[in-house]
Amino acid sequence: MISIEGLRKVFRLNNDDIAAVDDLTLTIPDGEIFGVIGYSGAGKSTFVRLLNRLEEPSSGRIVIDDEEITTLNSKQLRLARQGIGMIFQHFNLLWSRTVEANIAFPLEIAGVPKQERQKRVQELIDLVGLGGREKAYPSQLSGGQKQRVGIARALANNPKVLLCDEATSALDPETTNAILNLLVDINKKLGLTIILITHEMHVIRKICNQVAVMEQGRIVEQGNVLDVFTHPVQDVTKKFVQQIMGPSDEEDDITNIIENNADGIILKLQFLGEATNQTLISQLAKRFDIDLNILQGKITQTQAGGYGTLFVQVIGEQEEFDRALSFIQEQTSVEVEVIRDVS
Ligand SMILES: Nc1ncnc2c1ncn2[C@@H]1O[C@H](COP(=O)(O)OP(=O)(O)OP(=O)(O)O)[C@@H](O)[C@H]1O
Repeated sequence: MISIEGLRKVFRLNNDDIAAVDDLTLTIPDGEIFGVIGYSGAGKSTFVRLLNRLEEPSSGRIVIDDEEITTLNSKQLRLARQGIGMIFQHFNLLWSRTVEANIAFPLEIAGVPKQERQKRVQELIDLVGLGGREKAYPSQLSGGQKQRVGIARALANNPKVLLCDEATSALDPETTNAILNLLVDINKKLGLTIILITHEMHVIRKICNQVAVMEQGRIVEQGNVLDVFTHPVQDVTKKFVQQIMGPSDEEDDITNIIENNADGIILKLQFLGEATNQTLISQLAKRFDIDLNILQGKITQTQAGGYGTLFVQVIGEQEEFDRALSFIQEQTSVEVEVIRDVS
């Protein structure tokens, strides 16, 4: 649905050319929540601003829903922008207008008649959970409420795509979660494609299906979130994964676990993100005559399910253990390794 080919943006600064976005090629399917992650200066903001031509590309081609954005004249572009909503880190609200007047603003520009406008504003207020705050001014709202106004305003003209430029970076963790949940809700309800740029991996983990990692204006790694989590290739990607999973000092961990737990078999279970595996521990306890003791681990949740590693101690008869092991190997997609056998 969104196709980007050879996109490039060069800024000229003090006689130097800076390629903020450098030969970027990407396809984003319809209805996706697509994350772009990178450190400061990687070119994320420039990239997302090129998509609606808030920034003019130096070269390359952008096609959104069969419309070639890069060749539109200014009048055509104004119309096309109604189909591309955008929200910002610092909300960019009109401070002298109330909540409802902020949300009505893009409808006024699009020439929507007053009665229809009022109806649409109320729908949007309900959608983003701002009922009762219609007459408030932005200065009277919390950060999360301001972003809800930003989202409602961005959705006013029923866009097909929502661009989010660090939309939760100015919010505290709890409010961030609420806004991310709202974005997932909107994506499901409206089938909207969401492109979200961030420097925070937990934002990607929580709501994205696909992720692209940007460095120096280029996409250096891309794939579905779980693949990138489980097999990060580039150093920059490994650092982002560590933001969530912590540093991997697995060899030390295993030595410690074995030394500190004298009895039983020790298993390493690796969960690869399938929701169906999440009850594995209780299933093992119910189906087999074994006791399980969780020693150490870290599981994190992604859109596809839980991902991470658990070390468990198993106490019981060898025969029961063998049956439990076969069950894990044959009936689940959890990867299992016996790191200490009883002998
Ligand atoms: N208007 C501009 N003029 C000159 N250089 C610019 C301009 N906008 C961005 N740049 C440069 O382009 C590069 C990419 O900047 P961009 O803001 O897109 O990165 P970013 O990944 O969004 O980082 P941040 O999260 O810090 O905004 C940087 O080196 C920046 O200095």
